[in-house]
Amino acid sequence: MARPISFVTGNAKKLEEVRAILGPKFPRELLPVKLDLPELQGEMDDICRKKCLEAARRVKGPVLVEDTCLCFNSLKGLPGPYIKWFLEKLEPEGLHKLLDGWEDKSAEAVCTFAYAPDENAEVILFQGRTLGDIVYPRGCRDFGWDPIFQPKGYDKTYAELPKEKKNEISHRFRALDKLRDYFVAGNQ
Ligand SMILES: O=c1nc[nH]c2c1ncn2[C@H]1C[C@H](O)[C@@H](COP(=O)(O)OP(=O)(O)OP(=O)(O)O)O1
Ligand SMILES: [Mg+2]
Repeated sequence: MARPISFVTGNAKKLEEVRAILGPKFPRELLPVKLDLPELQGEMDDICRKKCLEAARRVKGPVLVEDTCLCFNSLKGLPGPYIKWFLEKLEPEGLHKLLDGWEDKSAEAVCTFAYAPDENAEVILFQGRTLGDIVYPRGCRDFGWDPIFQPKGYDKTYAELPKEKKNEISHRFRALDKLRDYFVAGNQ
């Protein structure tokens, strides 16, 4: 039996979605570990790799971490990995206002899972992306920037869509689809 994987996150809503999306048939046991890991500056993939290795050092076993970016196309991909701090200071209204001077309101939600079987192994990344537009906040306020992200092809924000719908089209779903394939194929 393969060892359980510690899913290290400080965000309970992420954990809830990961559980809902993977469901009971996922071939590995996931153990939630609540730790707020340091996040360095830099490019998305590097941030994820470093976050994962730091988790592996602390947990001493197979670890999974996830980092979510919200990239505004008019701002050349910013706030990107810094979305957490922008959201904390500006709130959804202020994030929406950032694009006042720009015609292009499009954005990409990017989710990257990073897995390492131990702290000396190479980190494997699984990335999912969903395109959308940044709109004035609408809907439930229980998860981050969901109220301002309206996925392309929908007239509702992530926050207005039923959770099951979000979980069928989201950046997180798309990343987990790749992660599931990897483990279903028997990789460790
Ligand atoms: O589907 C999402 N819908 C709306 N908001 C979201 C979503 N996913 C992450 N978020 C928020 C949480 C945090 O404000 C920022 C990502 O930062 P990020 O570092 O990945 O998350 P975090 O620090 O809360 O948890 P963790 O301990 O796993 O790093 O965007
Ligand atoms: Mg974080």
